[in-house]
Amino acid sequence: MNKTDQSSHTPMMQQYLSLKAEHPNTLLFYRMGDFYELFYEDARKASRLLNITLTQRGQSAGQPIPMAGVPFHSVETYLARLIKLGESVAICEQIGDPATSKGPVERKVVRIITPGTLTDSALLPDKQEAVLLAVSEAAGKPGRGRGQPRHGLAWMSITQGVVHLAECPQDALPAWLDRIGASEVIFSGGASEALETLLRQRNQSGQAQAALQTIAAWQFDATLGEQALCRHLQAASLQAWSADSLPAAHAASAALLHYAAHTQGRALQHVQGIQVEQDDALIQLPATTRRNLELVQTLRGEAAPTLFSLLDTCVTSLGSRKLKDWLLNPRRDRGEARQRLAHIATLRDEAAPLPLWQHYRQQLQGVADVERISARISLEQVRPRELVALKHTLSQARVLAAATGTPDTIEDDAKAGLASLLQRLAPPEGVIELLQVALLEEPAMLIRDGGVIAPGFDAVLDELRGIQDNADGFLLELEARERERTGISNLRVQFNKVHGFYIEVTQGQLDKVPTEYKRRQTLKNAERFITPELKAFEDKALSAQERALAREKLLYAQLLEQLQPRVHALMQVAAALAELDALSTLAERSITLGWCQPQFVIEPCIDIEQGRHPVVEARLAETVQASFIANDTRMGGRTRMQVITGPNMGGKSTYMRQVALIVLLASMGSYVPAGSCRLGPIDAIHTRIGAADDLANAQSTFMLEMTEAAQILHSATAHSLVLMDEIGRGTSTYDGLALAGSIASHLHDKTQAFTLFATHYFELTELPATHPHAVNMHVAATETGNRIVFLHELQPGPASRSYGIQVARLAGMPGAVITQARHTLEKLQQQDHGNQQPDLFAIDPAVLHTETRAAAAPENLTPSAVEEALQVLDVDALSPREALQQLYALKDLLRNDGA
Ligand SMILES: Nc1ncnc2c1ncn2[C@@H]1O[C@H](COP(=O)(O)OP(=O)(O)OP(=O)(O)O)[C@@H](O)[C@H]1O
Repeated sequence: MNKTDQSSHTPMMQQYLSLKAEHPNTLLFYRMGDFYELFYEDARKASRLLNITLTQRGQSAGQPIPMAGVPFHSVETYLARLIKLGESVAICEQIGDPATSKGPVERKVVRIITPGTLTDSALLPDKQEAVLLAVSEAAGKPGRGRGQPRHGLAWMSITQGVVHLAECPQDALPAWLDRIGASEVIFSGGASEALETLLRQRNQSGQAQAALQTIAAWQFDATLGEQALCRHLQAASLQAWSADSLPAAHAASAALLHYAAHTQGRALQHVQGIQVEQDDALIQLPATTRRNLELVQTLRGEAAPTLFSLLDTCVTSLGSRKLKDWLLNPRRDRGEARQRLAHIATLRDEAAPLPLWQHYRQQLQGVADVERISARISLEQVRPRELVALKHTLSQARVLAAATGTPDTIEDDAKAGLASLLQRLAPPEGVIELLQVALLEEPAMLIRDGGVIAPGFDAVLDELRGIQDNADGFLLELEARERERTGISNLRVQFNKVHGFYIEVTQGQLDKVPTEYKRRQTLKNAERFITPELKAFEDKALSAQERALAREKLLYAQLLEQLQPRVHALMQVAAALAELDALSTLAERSITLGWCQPQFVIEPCIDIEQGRHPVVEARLAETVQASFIANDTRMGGRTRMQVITGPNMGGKSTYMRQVALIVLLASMGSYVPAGSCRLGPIDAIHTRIGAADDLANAQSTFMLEMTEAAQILHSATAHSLVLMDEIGRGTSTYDGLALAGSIASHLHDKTQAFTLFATHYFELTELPATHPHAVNMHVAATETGNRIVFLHELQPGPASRSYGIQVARLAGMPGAVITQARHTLEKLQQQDHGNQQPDLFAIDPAVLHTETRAAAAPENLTPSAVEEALQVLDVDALSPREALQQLYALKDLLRNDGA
């Protein structure tokens, strides 16, 4: 196809090509009658991706035009498939009137559907957000981030209306991308190769699944971005949001808002909030941790069984999304988590006739997705039935809000807190009433067909509808009159869509037809006629119908206009509904699953009594009706590291994960699967577990293992929880052992993170002898005869022996192999006898000198509990009363430390 010479194309193809030129990276769905057609390259691509037939449509510019199409009534199925594949689609509709058009009917792209800007209920899963992220680049500032480029980030879910902003140096970008989990990333066409490569590689390696879009560099304009944000917030500056000195993030916002508005075909009026995200505000949960802990997806990529699938018994999709957000974005500051725990405690209260959590869950049944409906009101995409659902939900919310006392009349702090949440459910004034009078109780699916506006709402509409309603009476009366006048007893007055109104007379009666009857149509046994009177009526009725439909569309548009100023308040109601559902769900889970309230303390510790792995426990109960063996975890004070040994299948991985899950659940403000739990400050959960070959990246298992371990050693701190499962097994025994030993030493001496270190290298059980903050633990097993019995009990001390051969036997290994392995083992053990074990942790005297000096330096001394507590104390965030309490707590700590 010669794209430059359009004049040789047919007028319709000229129109198509000029529309297509505006949407080069997007599949253009070009409406023709009952189909959306794709042409040329788009047709070939769609035919491949959707498995639809590729045909040809005549010729243009002397060449056949490849074409593929989908019927308009089932377009959503096709769109869903394309979006899932990361494609974007521009929907081009006929907007002109075919009857009056010269040449092709006027067409326009009304909407662009992209993976990150979904708003349509048919395309957007109920429990997931589609997040759009814009990434900008700026030259690095000297000193900060060692002069490396800085990135500005701006992201949002269009159905939420809050723009999140952040800036970070280049090396922190992958962690941010993990955290944001965008469905679509936009970046400048002039972006550095490093940025583009990073984004593409993350997709190729399966770390991310984000559609990538490049857009013109000029759209990343910091001044435009700042102005756009100010406009949305109706503020003169962004200072109040601490967002005024983030030029790179402003540049990203400019692109984000422009792109989002471009896809929706209108400005986003409902975006009325911004939030600056800080690197250190959240507990770091790297992608590996999310994956290894199976938070929202199993290692096989399924949605269940995961921690989220266990937690999510929410009644509404609003609640489910909120719960997922809490789970994946736990804050370091415990303020919110404390408040949620207090709410859960109140909701667990036995109240008559039902416990509160149960009462609210009942009340929330059938609640509509107020958040998404509000966004769609703002985007003028909302459907009539969604508005009726909104009306019912707001009525439910109003009842809930009215049923509580005012917070200041309630003496109990926790109850007052819940009451203020419930008060946020009060719907904006007048909305329910407006929807009540404006809409039919069961309106048509689409405004396009009419049948949406209630009678009595608009006098003009009522009158136009009256004409249609009276038609039946008029026609019956006319029929009777004409029968009488003509003497044709079977004369009938009827209507069909093609011929309009007519009088039908059968063959045998034709001689009685009066002269003013004009023939309209001849059938086999009858003739159809029209009379001047009937024609006049037809004109009136048909025009009334058309005018009524136009009037309904106008009224609907006006209704949406009237609702616009309420969208922000509706979003607040949505947020309160979501919170109430998520909290009631957490209360329900805590009771059903027997969880306890965790306690936050300022001294660094992870102190868990009778902890359980919630997902394994649930699965055991379901499948084998066996009970889970609870285990304690005591870390803090002098103990920072557990070296965990024991047989395969003994429960090491389960135990380590359970500690991480309990820490995470507590941090999000949930009760936890334990008898009791005390938790000090936590800044990250790092995991290095298992090893899946990264074939796509041609990284060996071992390389991947070391890369992940290196990342942990670089980023973990004394307040991080680190899980290391069998590090070093991807290489030869001695290499692996040596590396595992030095990694453990580093974590112990330098990082001082809370570390759970499971290993098969028995030699590592020597570590605690030379490393005072490490202890040996093992999962117990016993042998009866030649059979091994797993006790799943964590006990102090190293495992007495390994049980590899017994486990292999359990796995069904042939008897001969087992016997030979036993012989070999005996021989090896005899050979080894008398040989000194290599002392893994003996220190080279040359190294010793520098190590000792380093150890004497003050920064390498293990800080006392009081020092550590002081270090994490955010003085500015304390009220005077809290400050006093902290002071007492510190004094207590000092007393205990000295004791
Ligand atoms: N505390 C427990 N109570 C009951 N069953 C448990 C417990 N811990 C583990 N199990 C059961 O044992 C199985 C194996 O546990 P896990 O994978 O943790 O063992 P492992 O020691 O890490 O083994 P490997 O070294 O082979 O990875 C689990 O799938 C679970 O069914």
